[in-house]
Amino acid sequence: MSANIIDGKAFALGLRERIAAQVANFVAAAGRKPGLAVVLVGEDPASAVYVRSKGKATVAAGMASFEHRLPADVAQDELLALVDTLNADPAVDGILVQLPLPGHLDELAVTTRIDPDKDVDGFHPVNAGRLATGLEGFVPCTPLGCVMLLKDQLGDLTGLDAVVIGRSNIVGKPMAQLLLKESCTVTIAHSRTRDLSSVVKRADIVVAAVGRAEMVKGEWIKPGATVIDVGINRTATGLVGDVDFAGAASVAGAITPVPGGVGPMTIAVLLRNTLVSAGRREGVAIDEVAL
Ligand SMILES: NC(=O)C1=CN([C@@H]2O[C@H](COP(=O)(O)OP(=O)(O)OC[C@H]3O[C@@H](n4cnc5c(N)ncnc54)[C@H](OP(=O)(O)O)[C@@H]3O)[C@@H](O)[C@H]2O)C=CC1
Ligand SMILES: Nc1nc(=O)c2c([nH]1)NC[C@@H]1CN(c3ccc(C(=O)N[C@@H](CCC(=O)O)C(=O)O)cc3)C=[N+]21
Ligand SMILES: [Mg+2]
Repeated sequence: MSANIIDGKAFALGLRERIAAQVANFVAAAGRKPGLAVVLVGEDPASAVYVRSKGKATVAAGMASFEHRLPADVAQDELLALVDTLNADPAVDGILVQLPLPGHLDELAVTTRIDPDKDVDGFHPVNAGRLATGLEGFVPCTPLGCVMLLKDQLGDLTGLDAVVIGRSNIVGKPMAQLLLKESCTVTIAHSRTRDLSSVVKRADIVVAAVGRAEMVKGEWIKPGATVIDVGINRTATGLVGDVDFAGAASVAGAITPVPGGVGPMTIAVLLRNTLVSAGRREGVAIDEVAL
């Protein structure tokens, strides 16, 4: 058996085209562009690459991109003051503070300072609570992108056994919430899980969000299962995911590659959330079903 390779890059490009079409409608109705502000603290090269590609994708979709670069030793108060300014700026519909932040800065304090209605990352506790209780809000981009790929691949997810490996607030936990919303039977595994391979073996859907290169082995995968690899690990041989791709691809029904799988979806969903935010803030209808 050889798995279908899920082309997240192609899916993300299609999504970005559909977003761009609705951005044009928004501009005609509201008389301004949706705006995304991205804040980068320090000079971490990987973060700088992400921020640059987010800015390019934002402009390509017809939106306004506001980039703010602060020195690595910026004071917490100064960063919070910038967030306050962006919260108050009517041209800004979405605010993203690139994580991780340098160690002297309090990530929770910064995340919590962002207006929940401009929190296009979906990291604010208010948005986590909205997701958990079924209220409208913003859903973290990476898990939402994973669900889009899963539904495109499998259709209705009802009743499927899903295992999420990882329980972070930005990937694992919201991923589990979204799969629950799709009526999957959800198991969340983590570093204290006993016999991880047996837990994974019963899953129709495996989402790996661990941050350990090629940790999930092909022998753990149930034949025909769908495997979503969120991991981004830089190794001597290049970029690899959390799943042993060659091993898993020989038993899975479908699998996302790294690169070219989940990563491009994260950026496309960020643009989606920014457009949705702009529509809510201006009272302009966005056709979310068509996105
Ligand atoms: N493609 C994309 O767009 C994105 C990719 N990523 C990537 O996804 C990965 C996960 O990111 P993130 O959630 O932020 O990472 P975190 O480090 O915040 O969380 C990792 C999770 O994996 C669990 N874990 C660690 N070791 C093991 C193990 N041996 N067995 C089982 N579980 C384990 C941890 O468990 P415990 O809680 O017990 O410590 C934790 O819950 C990273 O590679 C990151 O780079 C992240 C965001 C976006
Ligand atoms: N506030 C905040 N929001 C985030 O969403 C956020 C963040 N901080 N910090 C870092 C993580 C990571 N992340 C990725 C985005 C795109 C790719 C991506 O496009 N990856 C390409 C490859 C890129 C490459 O070659 O390095 C791919 O997988 O094909 C990966 C990872 C967003 N994150
Ligand atoms: Mg983290």
